[in-house]
Amino acid sequence: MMNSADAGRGWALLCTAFDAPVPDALRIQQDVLIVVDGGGMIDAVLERGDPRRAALEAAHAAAGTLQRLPEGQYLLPGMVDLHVHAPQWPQSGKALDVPLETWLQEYTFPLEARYGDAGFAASVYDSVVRTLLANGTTTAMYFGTIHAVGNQVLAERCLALGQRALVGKVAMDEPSQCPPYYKDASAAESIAETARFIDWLRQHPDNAQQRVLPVITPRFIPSCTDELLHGLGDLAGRTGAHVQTHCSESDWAHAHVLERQGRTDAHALHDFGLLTRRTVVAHANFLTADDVALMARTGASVAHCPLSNFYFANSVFPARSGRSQGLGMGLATDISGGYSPSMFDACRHAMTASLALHEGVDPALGASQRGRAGQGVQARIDHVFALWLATAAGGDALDLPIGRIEPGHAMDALAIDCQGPDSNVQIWPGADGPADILQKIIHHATRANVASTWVQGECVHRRQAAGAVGAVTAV
Ligand SMILES: O=c1[nH]c(=O)c2nc[nH]c2[nH]1
Repeated sequence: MMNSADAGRGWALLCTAFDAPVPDALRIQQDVLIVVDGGGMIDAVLERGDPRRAALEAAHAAAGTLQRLPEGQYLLPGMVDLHVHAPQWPQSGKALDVPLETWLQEYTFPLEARYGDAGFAASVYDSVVRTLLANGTTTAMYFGTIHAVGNQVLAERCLALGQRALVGKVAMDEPSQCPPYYKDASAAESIAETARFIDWLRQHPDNAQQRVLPVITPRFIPSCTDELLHGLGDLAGRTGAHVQTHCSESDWAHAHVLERQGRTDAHALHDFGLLTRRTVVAHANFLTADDVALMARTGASVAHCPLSNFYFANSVFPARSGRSQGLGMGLATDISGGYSPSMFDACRHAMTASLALHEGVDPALGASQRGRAGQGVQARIDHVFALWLATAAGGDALDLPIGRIEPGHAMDALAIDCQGPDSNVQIWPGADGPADILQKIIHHATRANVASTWVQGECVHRRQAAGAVGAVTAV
């Protein structure tokens, strides 16, 4: 329990904090003192009238460990990106004009095949981790590639740069779906390499805090043999490691699994032992009601990828109805099926997608046929639901104490500066109250607004001062 003697360790922050501990409920903690212990956990959030506050504030001030967010800056929980393909970062923003199966074979597999080269891996992974931190992503769940060396580089970049991460060695061995140049040699070899990677990362000398966790990562059922899926399910049972994969993403992928397995993705994953409390399946647009009930029972969660769903998933993930049926979920950029590294963009895409699902999109249809609203079903989500999805929900999906500004949670947070020179967020004194400010942040914030990013109480990113780079000069 905290007392003023703790001021010698840890630090404290004076600020106004926003979070959404549950969907549809914005919490505004105005002018609070956040006390962070020496292990980077939030020990207390003290309001002005709290009798413990004055002594702690004074003790931290005396120790030089008291910080205050400047005027115009607000604290948010760090963003939790539940689905990122780190090796696809070089193709982010291109090659999005073909369907999933063509995109995989023609663009993505040739790119991912290059990560046996440690130098190439280091250049890409350094860039993607720095970019996500600069955008306020404190936790990322990464797909790597099939290569031991590349996956080690990715995990070590996360450790060195301080990002909380989950990193998976991609497993894929099905000869009819994987090109010969990018495929595990065999199911046995893929399982053994996954096990080696789990041990290596858990025992890494720089990973005593377990800030970077290993993830069992069958790419998706079409690219894996049953032998591989069985073996990885056994490994999940033995190690308790997280699991990630793609599930019922597109018409093609969903139908392919139904035909090959005679059951849906979710049921097949469950039968292979791959649907656990620590499983995150990406997309999941085509879950049946029975799949949703199964996932809710197992505690597995969905990584909602609203932007890439527009390109590859032929539909919108129904987040609100999933939530009302007890389905765990969080939010994701899905780089590079989604082109933006910003979880603020992902929030906006999630809201827009939900509007499309709610209202429908085809004006040739009558209002009652156009969308879910016509059937009396609520599909719309707002900025508070989106903030919950991007933070607390992601923490719950990963079974980690992150995503909320409250005692017992890690101090994974970001400071949003609404007054920066390049800010699209405009606050009008007298017109915008705290709830308006949060709404404007979710609708407008970009990387330019992310002033500081902390993971486990440690500052891992500070925005560079805007300089005169690129100024036009006379010739
Ligand atoms: O959006 C996606 N990105 C991928 O890399 C992938 N692999 C299988 N299915 C996939 N879907």
